[in-house]
Amino acid sequence: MEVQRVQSLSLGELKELPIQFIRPAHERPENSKAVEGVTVPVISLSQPHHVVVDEVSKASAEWGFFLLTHHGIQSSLIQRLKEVGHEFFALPQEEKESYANDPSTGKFEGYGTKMTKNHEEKVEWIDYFFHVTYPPSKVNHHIWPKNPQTYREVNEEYSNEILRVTDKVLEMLSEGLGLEKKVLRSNLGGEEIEQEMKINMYPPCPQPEVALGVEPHTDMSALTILVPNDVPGLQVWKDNNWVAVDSIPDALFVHIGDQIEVLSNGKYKSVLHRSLVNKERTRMSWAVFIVPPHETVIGPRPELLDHQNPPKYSTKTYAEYRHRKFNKLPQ
Ligand SMILES: O=C(O)CCC(=O)C(=O)O
Ligand SMILES: [Fe+2]
Repeated sequence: MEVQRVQSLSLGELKELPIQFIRPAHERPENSKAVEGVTVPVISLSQPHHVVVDEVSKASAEWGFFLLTHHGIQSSLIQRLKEVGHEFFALPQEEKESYANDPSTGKFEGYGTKMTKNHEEKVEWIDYFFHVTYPPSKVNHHIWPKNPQTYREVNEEYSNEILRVTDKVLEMLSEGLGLEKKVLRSNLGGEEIEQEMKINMYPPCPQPEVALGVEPHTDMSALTILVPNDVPGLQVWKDNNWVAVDSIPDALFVHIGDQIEVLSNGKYKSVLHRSLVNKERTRMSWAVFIVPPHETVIGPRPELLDHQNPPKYSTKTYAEYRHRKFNKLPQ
């Protein structure tokens, strides 16, 4: 099926935005500006352990979001990750199309662009590339970009580093709940915990003030760990305001996702977020979704429940959660 890519639309030097990208008035960035003078938490992993545990659990409870620095991932690796992503999106359109996905038939991995199902539905100003990167038994290397040739080795190296950081963050989050440090990781599948890479590509948009790159949502993952290029655009929802996230070089953007909110029985918040687009420049971001295997049963941890603290969420498999989220059904 022929898909109109946002990147191709953008290259066509549009003067006006096609109707399906124009958001209703209340959703437009021009009518819902970010609050001034508020900044997101920044947490350095180089601090003493108990300080990091306190800061991570406070930020996760109050914001569901923080920037992580001194995480040990080499700057040069983050740079290479971005380069191979840029190089893929700079390939000829025909070559990119050979990786086209088709979510309508369950083929989620590959090169994608969201499409409208009807005239009222709005779409986001974004193309993306999506694939599973971990564990090795779930990886389909034939879907990964073959060009540039270093794509695979760079992404495998990055995935190993993300696994290490994930482990640390999950330990801090477990301790912040008063649980043994391995509890959250083992609830999320232990050795079988999964990673999905989504490269988000937001081309220049002729009317960024009325469009969105990604509409407001919470991630259904346990955690999302993201690095952006140098074009700002991510905003997180806090105390009834949008807060713009200013990047710090090589900091990891850590989002608490729905599965951690459920496991923590609501102590940690899955952050509502959106991303804006830019008139002149292409924004890109590399989001790694940390998710449990589909058959994993997720519900509030029993240690956190008693008479005063009844479960706030139902218990179900991640597959069921995903199905309901995709189809906008109540959880
Ligand atoms: O590009 C961003 O900063 C946000 C992307 C995002 O929210 C997502 O991929 O789930
Ligand atoms: Fe997201």
